[in-house]
Amino acid sequence: MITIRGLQKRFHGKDALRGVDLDIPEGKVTAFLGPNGAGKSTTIKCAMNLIDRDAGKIQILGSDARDLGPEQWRRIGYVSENRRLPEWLTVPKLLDFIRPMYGDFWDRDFEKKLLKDLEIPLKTKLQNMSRGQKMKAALLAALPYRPQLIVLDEPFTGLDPLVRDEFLTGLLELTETEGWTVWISSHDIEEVERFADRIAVLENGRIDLQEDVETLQSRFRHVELWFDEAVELPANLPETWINLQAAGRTIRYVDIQSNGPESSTASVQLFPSSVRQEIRPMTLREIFVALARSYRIKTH
Ligand SMILES: Nc1ncnc2c1ncn2[C@@H]1O[C@H](COP(=O)(O)OP(=O)(O)OP(=O)(O)O)[C@@H](O)[C@H]1O
Repeated sequence: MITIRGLQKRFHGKDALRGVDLDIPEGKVTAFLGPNGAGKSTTIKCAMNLIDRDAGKIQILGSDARDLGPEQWRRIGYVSENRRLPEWLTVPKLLDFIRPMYGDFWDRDFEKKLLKDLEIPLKTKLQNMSRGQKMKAALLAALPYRPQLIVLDEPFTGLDPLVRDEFLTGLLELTETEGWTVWISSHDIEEVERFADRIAVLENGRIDLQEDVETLQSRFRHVELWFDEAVELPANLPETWINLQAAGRTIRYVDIQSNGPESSTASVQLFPSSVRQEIRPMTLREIFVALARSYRIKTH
């Protein structure tokens, strides 16, 4: 649905994006993760043609991002804090304002359902709403025309966990029933881990990892080995073992390329004196902590 290759963007001579290669496949929820300032918003803005790129290619819904026109915008629902809404309007007035732009594509019944489900106040002007309510209003303005592609740029910033959960559950249900493609950016894995099918991590203007959650979780294993006495670490440990820690009579590491029983054979061969082994799958959050730790070790 979106293909980005070699995307580069500079601001005042400083690189923000250094050759981003990213795929947002159809029918999946792709979480776009990365620390503050990694370049997530810049990537999204280039894809939405809100800013121009310096180099690279972006194909979105079959067109170059630079050629996005009304035909494509009708199929895209973009929600971002950067997108200004007319603050002096109430939600029903906002919908009256937007609806005609979409003509027959706007589904009034769906709009009514969303209004009810999202529980947004109807008489309050946008300028007097909380951040959570405003984000919900922005979502409401972007969904009734049933876009095929939903792009959410940090939709949870500043939302309290309760509102975030409500918002997420609503979106999740809709995504499942409508079969939407969702591209959602966040700097926090915790916000998106429950519903992402796919993860892409941006770090310092480059993609570090992009993979389906299922394959990611199937290749990462936390390994712990126990010994009767303190043990020395052998040289030439496999490169796919990260965050190796030896503490007294235990050794722990994360195998990032686990291939089931074969990886346990590898650890037995390297540590023949281990008396007990535990190899367990990891949650997405654990995988991220392990990766973040290994980047820190590599870069400093
Ligand atoms: N309009 C701009 N002018 C100058 N620099 C900019 C501009 N927009 C972004 N940048 C810089 O580009 C880099 C990437 O910013 P971007 O907003 O894309 O990051 P992000 O990953 O979305 O961060 P966050 O999670 O904080 O929103 C940052 O160093 C930022 O300061």
